[in-house]
Amino acid sequence: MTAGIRVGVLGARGRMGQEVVNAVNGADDMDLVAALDAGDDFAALKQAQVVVDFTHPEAVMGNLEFLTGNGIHAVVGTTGFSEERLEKLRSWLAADPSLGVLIAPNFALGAVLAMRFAQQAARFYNSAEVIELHHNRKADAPSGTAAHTARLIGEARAEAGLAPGEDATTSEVDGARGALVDDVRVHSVRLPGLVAHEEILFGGEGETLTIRHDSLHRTSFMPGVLLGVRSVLTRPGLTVGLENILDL
Ligand SMILES: NC(=O)C1=CN([C@@H]2O[C@H](COP(=O)(O)OP(=O)(O)OC[C@H]3O[C@@H](n4cnc5c(N)ncnc54)[C@H](OP(=O)(O)O)[C@@H]3O)[C@@H](O)[C@H]2O)C=CC1
Ligand SMILES: O=C(O)C1=N[C@H](C(=O)O)C[C@H](O)C1
Repeated sequence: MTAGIRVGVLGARGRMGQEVVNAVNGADDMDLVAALDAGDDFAALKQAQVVVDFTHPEAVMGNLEFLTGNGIHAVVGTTGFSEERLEKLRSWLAADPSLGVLIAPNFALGAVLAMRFAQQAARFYNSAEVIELHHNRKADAPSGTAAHTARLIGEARAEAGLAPGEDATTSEVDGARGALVDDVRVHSVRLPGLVAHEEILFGGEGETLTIRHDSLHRTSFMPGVLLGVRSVLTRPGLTVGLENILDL
């Protein structure tokens, strides 16, 4: 029998971390070698070939500094990545050209497809808004997925030479029109009972287009996470977005 991929999990006691531990334990080609959370000794991670990080935007860069500094590949679901953070990560990776890090704003297949569909639709509509809906234990707003979606729409609009659509609002209660991300309005809803949901709305002459994705359970993220673990070993450098691995 061949040995499985040695996998560590950071954030193992969290909502996502617990699912990842179960998924890795259920995968025939993986061996869980460390399941750690805040305050644990990271020494056990050194046995891992790949570490999966679902922790906190404030913790993830410290974790990645440790992992890249110790020659450990990483699959990262934690949110909070600015261009500045990605640049820093690229500089750490440059020191070891064999090492791979995959960061995915969303590991659910449907969410990745929804983002791609939105990117395709964006050049046909000046007006687009994003509504993301999540459970009320979520630390960050807007969601990483919504921010990434807005960025993709902004880029597609710019490539097509489109300006953001008209908006006659002149009087506004602070926040009523959402946050502006890359010139796209993003609205965040937080309610118990929700998991992770996103609607991308486009408006044109006499019509609207709505693209919606719902993660109804955190198991929805697991096929993408396991695919990431299998892929990152042979993808040196930084990969941002599961769409690159799914070849969309
Ligand atoms: N990309 C994707 O597909 C998805 C991404 N996410 C993202 O994943 C992240 C985690 O989400 P979720 O699981 O709901 O959050 P949770 O708060 O449930 O879990 C995070 C866990 O990480 C722990 N933690 C914090 N800092 C560290 C550290 N330095 N090292 C190890 N563990 C640490 C926390 O401990 P403590 O509570 O003690 O601080 C907690 O147990 C968020 O950024 C979320 O947006 C979530 C779902 C899908
Ligand atoms: O915190 C969550 O739950 C989620 N976080 C990610 C995000 O911010 O986009 C992915 C998914 O939406 C669930």
